[in-house]
Amino acid sequence: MHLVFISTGGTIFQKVDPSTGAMACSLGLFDVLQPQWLQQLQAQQQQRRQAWQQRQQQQQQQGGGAGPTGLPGGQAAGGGPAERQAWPPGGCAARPAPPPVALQSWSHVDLRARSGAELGFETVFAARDAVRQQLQLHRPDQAPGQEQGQDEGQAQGGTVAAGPGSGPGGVGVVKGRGGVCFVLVTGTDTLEEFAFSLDLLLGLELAAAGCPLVVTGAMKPYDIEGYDGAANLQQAVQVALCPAAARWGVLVCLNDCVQAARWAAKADSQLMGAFRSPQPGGAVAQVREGRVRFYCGPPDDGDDDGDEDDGGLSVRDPRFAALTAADVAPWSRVGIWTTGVSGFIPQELLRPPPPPPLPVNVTGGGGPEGAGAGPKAGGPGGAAAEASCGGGGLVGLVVAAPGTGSLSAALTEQLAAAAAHLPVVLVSRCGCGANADEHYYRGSGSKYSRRGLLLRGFPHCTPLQARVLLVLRLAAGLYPQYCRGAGGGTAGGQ
Ligand SMILES: NC(=O)C[C@H](N)C(=O)O
Repeated sequence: MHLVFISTGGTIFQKVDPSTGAMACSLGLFDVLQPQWLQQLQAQQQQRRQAWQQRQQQQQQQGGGAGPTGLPGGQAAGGGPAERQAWPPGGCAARPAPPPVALQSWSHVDLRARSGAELGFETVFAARDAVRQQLQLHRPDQAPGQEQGQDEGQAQGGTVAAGPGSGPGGVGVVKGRGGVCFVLVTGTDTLEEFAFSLDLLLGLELAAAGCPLVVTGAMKPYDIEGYDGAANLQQAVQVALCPAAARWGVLVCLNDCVQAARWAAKADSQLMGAFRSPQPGGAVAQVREGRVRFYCGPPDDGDDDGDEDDGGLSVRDPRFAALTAADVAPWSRVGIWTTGVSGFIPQELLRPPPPPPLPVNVTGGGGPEGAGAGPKAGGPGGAAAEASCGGGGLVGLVVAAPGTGSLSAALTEQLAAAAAHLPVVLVSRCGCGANADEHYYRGSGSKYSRRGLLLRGFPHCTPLQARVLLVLRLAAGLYPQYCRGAGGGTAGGQ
């Protein structure tokens, strides 16, 4: 297995600059993660693989070969606690442990980009492109853990700079027969959006290839007591190498906990346990006793939250695959507005924006969810398109409203009028839970969707997630009624 580190800035690389008293990025990846630690891990994984192989041989000798469970005579899996990934050990979900993944080599792509509050979609796409490039180079035709008998290669490392939008060829090529996995290091302030965006753009590809991407960072800077950067990075590596991580797509790992990128949110601005997943009720895995323990697998369809009221739209939409940073740039001016007691929205926010160019995939006409599957018609918008929106208003608005997304009558009228020219998504401001509930609060969704507000396709999205999703869907042409020359001017009915 080849491991690729991709990094931006962030607190994980910061300590105070004594000459200015300000925080500065003064550390590199391999200051935080000692190469010796990687070498030790490599040796440890090799030993584990050998122990696993010995156990297999013993079991075959004792029981005359593996049964359907992979254990002698088909007995229920209960042994091999040293390598077990499932939890609880010997429990109903227990299966024969797959062989530990051999870490053969590693490399580093420095995106040379700022993160946190400075993170932009161009950096998200630079990371996406770096991952794609490595997937091409390593083209895994075997899932992690299935590369028995492979040669144990020598460790190789190296850092290569790859600026946002950099083309192919920027990364040291290290052949790894067992495929490739990824650790992305970034600032935590926007980590959830970075991880979620990458899961939308790459999740299907990564899950199909069995190549996980684990996003991490640090809550405390290097020179503060209890610095968590090294531990988080080490654990992210362990997760990336864990066979059970293979089909998840993008994961987030900090503070001993592994969350699915689909659900992870920074819920505390300071403390170590900042990242949580309230929606599915917690982490999908933890790192305990130095081992990664997954408590569940990815959803069967690899996508979404199992809600049938998604309007036919997937969160991981295959049409996002063709997007570029230039396609997305003109559509990134989507705002988030939270309403509450005496809620209001300034009318100036809702004025019609100067029309951006046709997005990719727009074929014209059709319903909000029906079009967009055709060939690329508009081409990349580029900087000129972005400039045309530069002095203008919003190209979309996410409204975070109380409860299941409840609006006053006045706000409903105001937003219904705006929805004729502006995509308005309605979500809950609670941070967890759906934007409508036809079981408890009958009519709570339809009373807004029939006025043109977008609820379907965003049922369990936080406001931040809805914003990312709307930007990508607009750029991919999934709402042609909001694109110039593509049936524009009609309300966004669902
Ligand atoms: N802990 C952190 O990483 C916070 C920092 N401000 C950032 O996101 O870059």
